[in-house]
Formats: sequence, structure tokens, C-alpha cells
Amino acid sequence: MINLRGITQIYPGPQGPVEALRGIDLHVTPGEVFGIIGRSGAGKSSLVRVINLLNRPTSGQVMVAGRDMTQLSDADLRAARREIGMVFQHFNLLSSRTVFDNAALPLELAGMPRAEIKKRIDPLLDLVGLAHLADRYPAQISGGQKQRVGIARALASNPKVLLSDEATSALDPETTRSILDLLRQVNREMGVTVVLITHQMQVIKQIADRVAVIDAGRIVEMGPVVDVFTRPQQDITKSLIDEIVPQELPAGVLARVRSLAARLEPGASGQLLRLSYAGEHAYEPILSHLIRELGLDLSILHGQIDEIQDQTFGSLAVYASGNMARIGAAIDYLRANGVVVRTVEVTG
Ligand SMILES: Nc1ncnc2c1ncn2[C@@H]1O[C@H](COP(=O)(O)OP(=O)(O)OP(=O)(O)O)[C@@H](O)[C@H]1O
Repeated sequence: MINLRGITQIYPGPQGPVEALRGIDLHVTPGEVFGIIGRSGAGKSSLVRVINLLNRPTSGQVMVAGRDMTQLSDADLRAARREIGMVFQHFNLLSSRTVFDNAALPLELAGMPRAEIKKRIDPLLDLVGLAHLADRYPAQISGGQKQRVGIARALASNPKVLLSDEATSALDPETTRSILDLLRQVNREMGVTVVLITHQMQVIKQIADRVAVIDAGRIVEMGPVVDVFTRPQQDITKSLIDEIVPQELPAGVLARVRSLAARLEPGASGQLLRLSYAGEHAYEPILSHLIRELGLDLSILHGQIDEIQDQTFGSLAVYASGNMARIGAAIDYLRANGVVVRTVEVTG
């Protein structure tokens, strides 16, 4: 659906050119929710705005629904943009227009007759849950409701792609969840491909199928959300995930590990393991196998079970003690059963 190849974006700046995007290759497949995450200044807005050519890239190719956007005439570009809806962090509603008229704006600009506009917008206001507020003005509705108007307006032209530029950053956590649920519903029921940018892993966790991590204008990591959560490779990814799955163990847990290590029986070994898994695996039977078949002692020190969309996702810290070779066999067994295992050395 979207193919970006070799995208660079260089802005002129008072202290010389700013390289906001430094060679981005990205492929978004039809029907997916694709998340782009990064810290402030990483290049997220520049990237999302390249997709509908609100920003013309300095170099590179932008293919959307089979069309090379950089090669279109102004008239063709306007037509192509109708297939790409966009939602903004600050909603961008016109204060002098009602909810209905804000949602209808793209159709009015395209010259659609009023009766047809009504036929298109009424069901959309129903979908976003605002049919009863159609005659209100933006100042008379909440932030979450304003974003619902923004989504209805973005869907008015029946787009194939919806771009979301930090659509929930100005909203509280509960409203964020309901807006993300709505975007997911639009994706599933209308088959609209969604590309969203955010600085919050919580947003990625709730809605995205795949995620790309962007840092200093480059994509540094990309994959299905579950894989990136269970096997983050880059420090930036680990720090972004940290708000959901703490990457460092609390000091109290490390103190317990030291005291367990000090109490090992003569000749026994001990190893702190960080385990994570996703999907239908469950820890309990796997851990009982380690205890029963390999004769290991396992102390569960820390852990959490969460959900990424509909998949269970767990992370656990355990201290395994016993025969050194058997600890090695246990790690092999865990990995063979789809558990991601990290060994952690505890010093001091
Ligand atoms: N119009 C512009 N002119 C000059 N520099 C710009 C312009 N727009 C963005 N930049 C610079 O390009 C880099 C990337 O900015 P961009 O807005 O794409 O990042 P971002 O990840 O969306 O950040 P934020 O989350 O803070 O919005 C930053 O260094 C920014 O200062």
C-alpha cells in the first residue's frame, strides 16, 4: 500500500541544513496498522508528512496505492490525497463550523452536492459516536469528541490510508484508549490501512501490528510488535519499552539475588534469568519441567503478564540454582519452547 524508498529530508536552518530523514525504506502492507515511534526530534512528523507529500522529500520515492506521489501533477496529487486521510494532534477543527460541517469540509471543497454529503457524513458521525452532537461547535465538545470529528473528517473522502500524527498525545489515558479502539475499528471494519506516529509505546502496544523505531532520521529497528517487545535490539527501543516492561530490575530484586547467591550449596551454581514470551505459551508447565526433570531450584523474583492486542505477553525474572550443566540445559529447553532468555550477571 505504501512504499518509501531512500527517503531523505533536509531542511534549511540558520545553523546550516538539518537532516531530518536520512535514507528511510519502509513498506506498509494493505490493511495493517503500522506504528512509527521515536523520541522528540527523531523525524516522525517529517516522515508521516512525506507519505501524503505535505512534505516533499529531498530525495527518494513515495509510492502510495501503486502511484509515485512525487511524479504527480498538482491536480493528480490533490486527487491522490483524497485517498489519504489525516488526523492531527490538535484536531485542526474550524471553530466557526459545527461538528457536521467540520466533518463535511473535504467533501464541500471537492464540490459534492449537499444531499450527497449528508448521506456520507451521517453514517460517519454514527460510526464515531457523535450523531447526537452534529450541531454543536468545537468549543462545546470535549477533546476526545474533537478527535472523533477529526477522524470522521479524515474518513469523509473514503480513503484507503489513514495517517495519524500523534492523534492521542493531547488526550488523557482513558480517552486515548477509546480513540485507539475507534481507529482499530475503522481499520478492521472499513479495511483502512493506518499509519500512526507516536512517542508512546503504550499506543503501539494497544493498536499496532508492526512498528518501526526511528532515531535521528533513521529506522533503527522494525518488526511485528510482539517480536519487538520480546526481543528489543537497540538501546533506544529498550528505553521506549521501559515504560511498559521495565528493562532493569529493581534494586530490591538484585539484593535478593545476591543473598540467594551467597546461600548456594557448595558446588552448586546460580544464574539470574530474564524470561519473556508471547502467544499461547504459559510459564507454569515449562518451569515445572525445569524443577522436576532437571532438579533445579527456581525462585521467581519479579514478573508481569500483559496483553498486546489479543496476545498474552509475559516477562519474568527467576533465579535458577543447581548443577551448572543443568542450568545450561534449562536455558536450551526454555529457548526451544519459544521463551526468550537473557542471562543477567549480578555483581557486588
Ligand atoms: N520546517 C523545518 N525547518 C527546519 N527544521 C525542521 C523543520 N521541521 C522539522 N525540523 C527539524 O527536523 C528534525 C525532525 O523533526 P520532526 O518534527 O520530524 O521530528 P518528530 O520526531 O516529529 O519530533 P516531535 O515529536 O518533537 O514532533 C528536528 O531536528 C526538527 O528540529
